[in-house]
Amino acid sequence: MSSATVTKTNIGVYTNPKHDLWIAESNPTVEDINAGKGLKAGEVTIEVRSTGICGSDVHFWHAGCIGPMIVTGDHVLGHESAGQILAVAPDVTHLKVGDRVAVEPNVICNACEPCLAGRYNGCVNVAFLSTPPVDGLLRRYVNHPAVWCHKIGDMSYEDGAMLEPLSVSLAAIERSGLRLGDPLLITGAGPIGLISLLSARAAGACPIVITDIDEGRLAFAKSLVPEVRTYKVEIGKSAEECADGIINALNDGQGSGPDALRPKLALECTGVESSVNSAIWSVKFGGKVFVIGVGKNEMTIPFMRLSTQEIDLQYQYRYCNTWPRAIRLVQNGVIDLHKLVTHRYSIEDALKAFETAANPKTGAIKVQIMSSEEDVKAATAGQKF
Ligand SMILES: NC(=O)c1ccc[n+]([C@@H]2O[C@H](COP(=O)([O-])OP(=O)(O)OC[C@H]3O[C@@H](n4cnc5c(N)ncnc54)[C@H](O)[C@@H]3O)[C@@H](O)[C@H]2O)c1
Ligand SMILES: OC[C@H](O)C(O)[C@@H](O)CO
Repeated sequence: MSSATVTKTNIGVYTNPKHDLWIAESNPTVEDINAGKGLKAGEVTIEVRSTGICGSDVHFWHAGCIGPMIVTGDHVLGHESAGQILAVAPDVTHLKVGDRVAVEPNVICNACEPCLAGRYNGCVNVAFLSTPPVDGLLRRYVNHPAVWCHKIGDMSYEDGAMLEPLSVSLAAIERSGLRLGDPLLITGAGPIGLISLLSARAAGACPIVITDIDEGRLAFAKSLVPEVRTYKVEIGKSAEECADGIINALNDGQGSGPDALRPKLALECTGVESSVNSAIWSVKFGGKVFVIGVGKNEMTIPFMRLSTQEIDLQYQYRYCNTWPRAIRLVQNGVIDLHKLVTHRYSIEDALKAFETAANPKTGAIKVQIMSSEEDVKAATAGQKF
């Protein structure tokens, strides 16, 4: 086995069914890493250098569950990470100590029908890191199968961590069938909506309108992509009224009458029922509402609008085979994720990081937790780390 020596205690960020959030010692231990113990065939040890906080991490902390995924014990959060290889098992040949990698946070069975069909996000035996009971990546060190570590060359660890939410958008855009020149609606200007905005613009969608209930998030979208048109959703307005406003915004304030341009596609990035319905009322005959957002177990949707307008309703669950594409897009400057990171903390300050991510008043888009204060300083100063 080939390995580097580590000295810092392996700490991780935990939650539990009582909604506590704390930092404590985690696995693998420094002793095991340095002794080369516990690394299974095909695995590597990674020093996790940067991890983004996802809405689902905050949800596991605050609500203790996402649908059927329930926190039942002490549970390590985090699934958007990049880091450096510290040790490799003897049978690992494509990675070496020192390599910089982005972590794909799923371990699949390679034997079920979705795996064999190449759609491994449907793996019936998947272990998805940070989905209970599988511990996540918000730790200093983690053992992970080498096959799920993607080399990122000299990309920053921060960008490497952002490849996970980018993967969500890429998977969705690929299956949505978006084409050059398609008029597009994006509902929700959170990290997923904003990354979808960057991706859809790169894919040639135009014009694009994005919605949110939060003025600050719409302003952020405009700063990211100045040509995007925005629509602020007022709570209490009906889905049809919102659709009118969305179409008017898409048409640059020129109205929403029968001749107005309507979106061919909507990428739904909130999971909120009223927003799904606004998207359904907005798209043109034969259009599509592609839902990335996750929400309530059951929703009421305008069934006959979908039917009489031949509108397709489609969904995305995580991703498969997206990292190589995501790496190319970032390395070649097609998609710049850097501006989305608004706050950075070291792992010792993880509690502050989660409070910031959970509080809409902070204006946070993506909060990153880094392995050291030096990395926070370097990233904040715009230096490569
Ligand atoms: N399908 C998947 O595999 C997958 C993966 C990652 C995230 N998600 C889901 O995608 C969604 C977006 O993720 P995110 O990280 O950007 O979340 P987020 O909560 O940060 O962003 C959602 C945005 O939607 C806005 N919003 C709320 N209600 C709205 C409404 N009625 N109309 C317009 N905007 C509204 C919010 O103000 C917020 O800015 C979440 O539901 C998340 O769970 C799904
Ligand atoms: O990007 C992946 C998603 O955040 C996960 O599916 C999460 O929501 C539940 O595990």
